[in-house]
Amino acid sequence: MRAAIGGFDGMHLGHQALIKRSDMLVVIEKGSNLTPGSDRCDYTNLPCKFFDLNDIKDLSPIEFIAILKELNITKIVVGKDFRFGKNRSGDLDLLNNHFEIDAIEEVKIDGIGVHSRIIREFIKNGEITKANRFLGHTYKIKGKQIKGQGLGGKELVPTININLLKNYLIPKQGVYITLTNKHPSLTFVGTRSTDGNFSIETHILTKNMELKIETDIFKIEFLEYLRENKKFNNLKDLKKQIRQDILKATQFFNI
Ligand SMILES: Cc1cc2nc3c(=O)[nH]c(=O)nc-3n(C[C@H](O)[C@H](O)[C@H](O)COP(=O)(O)O)c2cc1C
Ligand SMILES: Nc1ncnc2c1ncn2[C@@H]1O[C@H](COP(=O)(O)OP(=O)(O)OP(=O)(O)O)[C@@H](O)[C@H]1O
Repeated sequence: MRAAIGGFDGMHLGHQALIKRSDMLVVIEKGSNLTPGSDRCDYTNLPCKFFDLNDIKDLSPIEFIAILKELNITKIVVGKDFRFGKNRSGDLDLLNNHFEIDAIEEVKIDGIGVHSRIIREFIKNGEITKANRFLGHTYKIKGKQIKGQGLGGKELVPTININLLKNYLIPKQGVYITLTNKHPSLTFVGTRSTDGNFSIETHILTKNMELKIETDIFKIEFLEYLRENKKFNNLKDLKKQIRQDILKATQFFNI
């Protein structure tokens, strides 16, 4: 059994290079927020064995190796920088005494190593297209619909207000071109001028609110950062701005 080992938060292009050469993933969960928990399984059909870092961080390298052997692992697929065990004291040479090793060269884009920590910085800065290039897929969050202020449908445009299912990294405040359950949409992320509360809300461009009955779980894929969150003193100006956003988004999708 060939096993790739690591955190795999994001399931980015570096991770994908390992996954292609493996039969299973050993996922060490250390507080992920790009593809938290089982979201990693959206990007692979390989079986995943999860370990919580807190449960294994005090194991010596030899104790960790014993656990891997119990999983019938014969070959380890990792990046060349891989270290493991208490205080990162185990390295590839030590692993090589027990398993075959497939050590992968660092995957880079534009000379920059692809790593979860770099992708998190892009997302926090609103650099969503860059994040998506490094991920090799779109950045996604999942949530359930919650009741909004009831203002959107009446005074502005109808929106689905989202309560996140997991501890996803929230992109920089602003307005994004998105897909919501694959439907072209615009998503607002930020503190609302109307009531000062933080919200994530989506306006579906092609369909109205029939989506509500299709499902109660919404998957929002971020495609492009459109603009910053702005403070509005009246609904008329906000509505005018939203109309411009919708125009840009319909051009983007060619709809
Ligand atoms: C495309 C779009 C852009 C938005 N831009 C802003 C904005 O720049 N500033 C802001 O305070 N609220 C913005 N909003 C959020 C509105 O304030 C929000 O939809 C309104 O308060 C209605 O909320 P409700 O759905 O809870 O009724 C935006 C909403 C959408 C759909
Ligand atoms: N760019 C990359 N190229 C090749 N291998 C990689 C790359 N990034 C990570 N790996 C390997 O993938 C496995 C999972 O690594 P890990 O989850 O620590 O990824 P990471 O993106 O480097 O995370 P972080 O940014 O949190 O350090 C490890 O074996 C690691 O060596």
